[in-house]
Amino acid sequence: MRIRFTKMQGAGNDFVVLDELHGPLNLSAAQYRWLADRHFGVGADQILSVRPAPSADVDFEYVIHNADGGEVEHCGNGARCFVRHVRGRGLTDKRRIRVKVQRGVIELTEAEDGRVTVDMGAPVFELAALPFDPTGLTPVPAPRADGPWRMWPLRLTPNEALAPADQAQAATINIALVSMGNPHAVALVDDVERAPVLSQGPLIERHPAFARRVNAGFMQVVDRAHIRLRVYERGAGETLACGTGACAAVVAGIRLGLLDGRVDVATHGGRLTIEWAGGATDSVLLTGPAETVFEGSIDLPDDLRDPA
Ligand SMILES: N[C@@H](CCC[C@H](N)C(=O)O)C(=O)O
Repeated sequence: MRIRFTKMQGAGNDFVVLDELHGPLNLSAAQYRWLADRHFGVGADQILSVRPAPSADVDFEYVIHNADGGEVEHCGNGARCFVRHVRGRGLTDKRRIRVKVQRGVIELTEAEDGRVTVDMGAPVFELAALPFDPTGLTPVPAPRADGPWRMWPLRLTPNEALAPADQAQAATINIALVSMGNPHAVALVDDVERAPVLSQGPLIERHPAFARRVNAGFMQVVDRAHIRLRVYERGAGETLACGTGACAAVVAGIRLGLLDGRVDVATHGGRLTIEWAGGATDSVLLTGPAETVFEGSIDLPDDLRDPA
């Protein structure tokens, strides 16, 4: 089967965007994995499938798959790319677009300068929402934080698959937990460039306390309006930026008393701006760039199989 695609990126988090407005492609997990593969396919952190509105109160639906083929609830950088895609292709002339994703309905606005703001919905703190099983753990105060919120001391079990040098990184790490519709664990670090993202990220992602795995963020607080962030994404590994990860990190920083309500997030792929007023029903606003890289078409191999 030959399919057309658009390759996009938002702060370096990259996407293959598929147009399913005229009919479903019905791709399997193996086919999503192949499209995301940087050696044999197109290459992407996530695949976005744009679909017609399922109800009159929204303009479109889009579905998100991680590079490992799993479907996910939400994607902040993907949401901005989605807007640029539907507007760039003339699929809508609205600047404010309502779209259904697995997490619910989100609203997106494109500014004159091309940056897109996404109303990501309110963060959720119930452990069951991630889900996270706290059995046997006692929450601890965050270092240098004056807020009442607590972090969870997660014991990382060395993974025999890791090199001995990386296993030494495995220890107890304090994490804040936030669901942005998808699950995030956020650790505070002194220097994000020296943070053990590649060694501890996979251990956090697959820790047994997270039944559906988790995205692992490593946040360096620079001052009350600036952080540096790296995220080891569930189902994709470390990406150049993670939109929901930026939202979760800033929300965690605000609740811990370390950050104010508007924060610039420096990632390896660019700058994102996050705003949150701090109330239980207040939406998190995510602003950042979104660009088309190229368009193309590709033959999906016939012999791709999902594991039995
Ligand atoms: N890159 C995304 C998040 C994509 C989903 C995530 N890996 C998950 O599994 O929850 C973003 O920009 O938010």
